[in-house]
Order: sequence, then C-alpha cells, then structure tokens
Amino acid sequence: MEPEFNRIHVQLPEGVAPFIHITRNERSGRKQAKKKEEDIAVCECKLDPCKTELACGERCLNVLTNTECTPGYCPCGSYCKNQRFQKSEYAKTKLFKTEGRGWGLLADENIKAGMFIIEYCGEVISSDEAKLRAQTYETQGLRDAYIISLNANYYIDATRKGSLGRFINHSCQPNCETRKWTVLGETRVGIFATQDIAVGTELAYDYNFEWYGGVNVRCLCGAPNCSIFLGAKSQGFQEHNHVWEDGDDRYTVDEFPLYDSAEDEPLDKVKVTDSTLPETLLTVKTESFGLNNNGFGYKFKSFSGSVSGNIKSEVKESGQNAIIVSGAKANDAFSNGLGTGSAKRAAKRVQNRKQKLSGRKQVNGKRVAQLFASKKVQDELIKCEEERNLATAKLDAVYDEIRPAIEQRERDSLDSLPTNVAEKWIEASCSKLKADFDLYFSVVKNVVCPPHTNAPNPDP
Ligand SMILES: C[S@@+](CC[C@H](N)C(=O)[O-])C[C@H]1O[C@@H](n2cnc3c(N)ncnc32)[C@H](O)[C@@H]1O
Repeated sequence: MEPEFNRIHVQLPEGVAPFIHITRNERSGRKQAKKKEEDIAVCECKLDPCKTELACGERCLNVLTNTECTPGYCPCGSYCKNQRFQKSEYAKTKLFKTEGRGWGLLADENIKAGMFIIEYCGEVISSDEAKLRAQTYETQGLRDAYIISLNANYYIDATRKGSLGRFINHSCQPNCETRKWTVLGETRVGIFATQDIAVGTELAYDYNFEWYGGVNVRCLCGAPNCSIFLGAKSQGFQEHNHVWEDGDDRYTVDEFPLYDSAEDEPLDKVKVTDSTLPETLLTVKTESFGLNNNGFGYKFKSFSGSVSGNIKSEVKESGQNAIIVSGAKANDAFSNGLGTGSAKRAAKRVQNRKQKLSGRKQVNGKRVAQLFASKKVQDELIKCEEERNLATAKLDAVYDEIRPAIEQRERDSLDSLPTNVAEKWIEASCSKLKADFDLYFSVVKNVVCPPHTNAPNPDP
C-alpha cells in the first residue's frame, strides 16, 4: 500500500478528466528494493558553511552521474541540493487548454536552462501490463496516451495516477527533455529545461523515444521541422510502420490510419507504397518529412552505423558510466509489446539486422569496378571492396559476441551496457563506416578525376 502523503489534492481547471495526483511512482505488487549500505553512492562534497547554497551543486559526483544523494549519508546533510526528486522540488507550472492538443503545461515562473521542472510520475508496470493497458485504453477510446518507457522491462503509466508532468505535450522543437535519474536505487524520469524558458511559455519535450502503440497521431506542434506524427522519429514507430531507408523492402506500408489529436475519430487513411511514402506524407503537411533523421542514430538495434548526435542525448538520459542505449531499447520494447503483429516483426527485425550487417543493399564494388576501363582503378575498387567485406564480417562477429550482454541487459532491465561492450561495437562500426567511405570515395574520385587526368605531370 502506498503512503497517503504520496497522493495530494490539486485544484484542476474545469474540464480536465479526473486522475489521482501523485508525487511518487506507485508499484503494485513490487516492493521498492532496499539498498544495501555499501551500494549507497556517497559524494565527496565538502560543505562550506559560508556558501551552503552551493552544497551538492553541479560538480557533486552524484549529480554528475544523475544520482540523487541519500539523506543521512550526504556530507552536506540537510543543505544537500541534490534531492530534488525526493523533495518534489518542482518548478511552478500551470495547466492550460491548447488548440487541438488537449491540455498542456506552461511555465508559471521563469525557468533556467538545465532546471528540474517536474517528475513524470505514474504507476510502474511491466511491459506485458503496458501492452494490455494500451490496448484497453485504445478500445475505451482514450485519446491521450500517458505510457512512457522507464527501461527495457518497465513502463510508467500516468493515465489513472500521475503528476502534472503527464500534461506536457510533444514538440519537434522542444524546450525540455526527459532524463533518467537514480533515486534511492530506483530509476525515475524527470523533465528538465534545455533552454531558458520565460514565464507563460508552454513546456514541451520530444516524445522521440516514446512510441505510443496504436494509431498514428498527427503532430500539431507547429514547429518548422515537425515530424508529422508523434514519435515518428522513434525506431518503434518506424518499425511499426515499416519505414526504413530507401530501397529497403520493408518500405511498403499497407494501411496507415491517421489520427488527429484534435478530433476523436481517425481522420483519413493514406495508401502508401514503396518510395512514395515521403511524398505522400509531405502532402499532409509541409516541410521535410525527417523520419529517418534520427533513425540512423548510434543504436544497437538499428545497425545503420552512422555516428550521430544521439550518443550525446542518450548519455544525457542516464549519465551512468557507460554508453546508454535506452532510446533504442525503449523503442524496441514498445514495438515488441505495444504494437500489433509485434512477434512477427521482432523475428523479422533480427533477420534484418543480419541482412543489414552483411551489406545486403550495398554497392557491389566488384561490379562497379568492371565499369572502369583502367586496370589500376579496377584493382583499387576491388581492394576497397575486400576491405569492406572484412569490416562487415568483423561487425557481424562482434554483434554475435556482444549479443549475450545486450540480452542480459534487457533481462535485468539495465539502462546501460558495459563500456567495453559498447566500445567494441563502436570500433567495429567505425571500421565498417570507414571501409564504406573509402569505397564510395574511390568510386567518386575515379569518376570525377579519371587516372589520366589526376596522374602527376611528368617532370619537364
Ligand atoms: C502525455 S499526454 C499530454 C497531455 C494531453 N494533451 C492531455 O490533455 O492530457 C499525450 C497526448 O497529448 C496529445 N498530444 C501531445 N502532444 C501533441 C502534439 N504535438 N500534437 C498532437 N497531439 C499531441 C496526444 O493525444 C498524446 O497522446
């Protein structure tokens, strides 16, 4: 039974559907794990009695690893500033009615970049329960989705019980972000400002990592770089809708039910096939589609290989001493659990990983080499091709080697992979990228500058 003080009464504006307001996650049937004393992270801060306001600031070892200090153990005692989740030290916010996006939350004071705004509280449930609930809510016709991923195996459902964090809407140009913190041994999710936010501004974060199963909800954030659907950049969304790179055979989407969150009914259905997908969607809204912009992030589940800005944001999400893959994992878990036909898709995904790794859709260097008359160019391209094959094989082997660690991480619902495992993967991926680049560069160089034109001038 959860303590009563966790449930507080807040005055909600008229018209807000009732829910139980809580300031701490609730876990039915699962007791909070009691931390062993030796596992408690104690920082090395020294309290300066003249500057108590600086106690456990941004250089505190615990703050640096997104871990809150434990009362009774922190050297700064009651002056410790690193217990914001525990003390519900939220920014002042206010509910307001948006145009077409239901209720939203706005800043009721000026908020500084980096500030903790509010915790996303709700019921912590297993992925099976999340799947069940998502389906039930959908059949009940609930328009708004409040389930977000906590880690590979658990979700936070703020539908029936939650904090005001449940009202923060999505934006493709957000001013906040979610970050995971470890609080007394438990992972909790907070919303943090990514920029200075003026009083009266709507708070919004990118639902990037959260794939809400069911119908696709049209995004009404109005940002110039809008992705058109909520969670459209997430891997879960892309796999659910079979949206991948150009030329991928999964590019065929059958029925694409659209749902405008301003309405209660699905709006229209778009028939999308093959590479018409981006154009068809472009007619729905202007600006670039951008589905794949993030999809090629450095994610273990994606294997597309490019090193993008995702590393930064994912490390930020947990701050632990390891490369974090929570986004990829969270999305996978959602697409494994909450979408329909997920088992089949999961099996296909494993197969596709392998196919991707083996370079199924790559330029065939040997064949391209035959298009060049020069023997020198042919040899160069064949050499590049061989090196790329070696790099591909190595990447494949590394994947087989690290798979147990990935699976264990999912079993134990860990947010991070050991650094050495991640490093191995990064190294193999970089070698593969380099080999790809060398081959393409060689082709382009020899097309643009054939050997007779780029040969050095003989000495006069
Ligand atoms: C976590 S709730 C946010 C609060 C919600 N607006 C409410 O009134 O309770 C997420 C839901 O809000 C709506 N929503 C959030 N951001 C949106 C956006 N950019 N465009 C359209 N609908 C949005 C969608 O219905 C989504 O499922």
